[in-house]
Amino acid sequence: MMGHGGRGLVRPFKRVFAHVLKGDGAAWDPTSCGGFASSGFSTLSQGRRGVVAVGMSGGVDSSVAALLLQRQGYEVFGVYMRNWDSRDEAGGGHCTADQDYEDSQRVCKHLGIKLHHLDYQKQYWTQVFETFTQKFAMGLTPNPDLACNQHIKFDALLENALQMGADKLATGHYARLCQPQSGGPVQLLRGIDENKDQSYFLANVGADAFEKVLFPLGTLTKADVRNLAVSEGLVTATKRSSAGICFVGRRDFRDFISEYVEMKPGPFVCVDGNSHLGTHTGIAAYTHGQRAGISGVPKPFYVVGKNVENNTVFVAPGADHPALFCTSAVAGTVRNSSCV
Ligand SMILES: Nc1ncnc2c1ncn2[C@@H]1O[C@H](COP(=O)(O)OP(=O)(O)OP(=O)(O)O)[C@@H](O)[C@H]1O
Repeated sequence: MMGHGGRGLVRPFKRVFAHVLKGDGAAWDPTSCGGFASSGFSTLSQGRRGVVAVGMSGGVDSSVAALLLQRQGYEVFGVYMRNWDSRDEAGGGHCTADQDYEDSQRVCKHLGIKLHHLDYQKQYWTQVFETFTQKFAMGLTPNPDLACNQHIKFDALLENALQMGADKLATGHYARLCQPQSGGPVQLLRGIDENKDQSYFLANVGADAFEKVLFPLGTLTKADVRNLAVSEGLVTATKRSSAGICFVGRRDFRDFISEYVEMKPGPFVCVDGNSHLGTHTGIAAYTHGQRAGISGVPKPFYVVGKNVENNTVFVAPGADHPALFCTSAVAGTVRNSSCV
C-alpha cells in the first residue's frame, strides 16, 4: 500500500531525481565508479525489484531511503534496532531511542509499510561497548559506529533482515557501492556529498555483506534529501541530524565515561618547557586537538598527546601551535581492502 502523501511526490524534483527514482545509480554519475558497472542499485531487478528491509533510525536519511526505494518499485519494510537501554542510565532519559522509534513508526505509517522492532542490546554491549571502553582506558579515542556497522548493522541486523524475507538491507548512509565489471568483491565508494560522506564508518564492513546492501542516498546531497522529505511531508523532514555518540545522548561525555572507565587524576604538562600546568580528571576524558580546560589557567591550551603509563596529558598553548599539526597518522584494525 502506498502512503497517501506519495502521489504528488517530488514534482519539482522529478527531472533532477529521475535517476534516483529509477534506482539507476550508474546513470547519475557514470564516471565516479571508475569503470565499474553499477552502484549496486540495479542488482535485484529481474522482472521484479525484490524485497528490501530499511534500517529506520527515526531520522530524515533513513526515512528518505525508505521513500526512494518504495518509489523505485521495491517492496519495503522497516527494521528498528534497539541497542541501548536508556532506562538503566544514571539520571535516565538521555538516550533518544524512544523518540526515534516513535518517529520511525510515524514515517512507516505514512509510507504504508511495516516496522519491526529488534533488540540487540546484548550484542551491542559485548561487541561494541566493551571494546569501546577498553580502548578509552588505553588512552585511545575509538569510534563506536565502526564496530556497530561491522558487528551489528551489517551482521546481526542484516542476517535477521534476510531471515525476515528481505533480499537486501538498505540504510540511509551517504556512501556508494560498486560491482567491478571485471568481477571481484563489491567496492565501497564515498557518497557524492563531500560534507556528508559516511564511507569511513563503513570501512570495516566486509565485502561479502555489501553484496546484500543498498545505499539509496549515495548519489544525493543532504540538501536533496531534506527537500525530498519536505515535499513528501515526512515528519522527520526538519528533524536535526544525530550528532555525537548515540548512547551518550545529551550527557556530558566526561560524566558518562567516568561511569565505565577508571578515572585517575594526573598532570597536564606543557610541551613548551615541560612545565606542570595543573591536574586533569583522568586521561580517558581527553583527546587530541581538544581544548584542555585547565582550571585556573585563562589562556586556551589544547591536547597534543597523552602518555598512559605515567598518566600525563600533554598540552600546547594556542590553536595554531605547531604541535597541533601533523602530517602522518597511525591506523589499526583496518579490515576492508576494497575501499576506493
Ligand atoms: N536504531 C537504528 N535502527 C535501524 N537502523 C538504524 C538505526 N540507527 C541507524 N540506522 C541506520 O544507519 C544509517 C546511518 O546511521 P546514523 O546514525 O549515521 O544516522 P544519520 O546519518 O543521523 O541518519 P538518519 O537521518 O537516518 O538518522 C541510518 O540512516 C539508518 O538507516
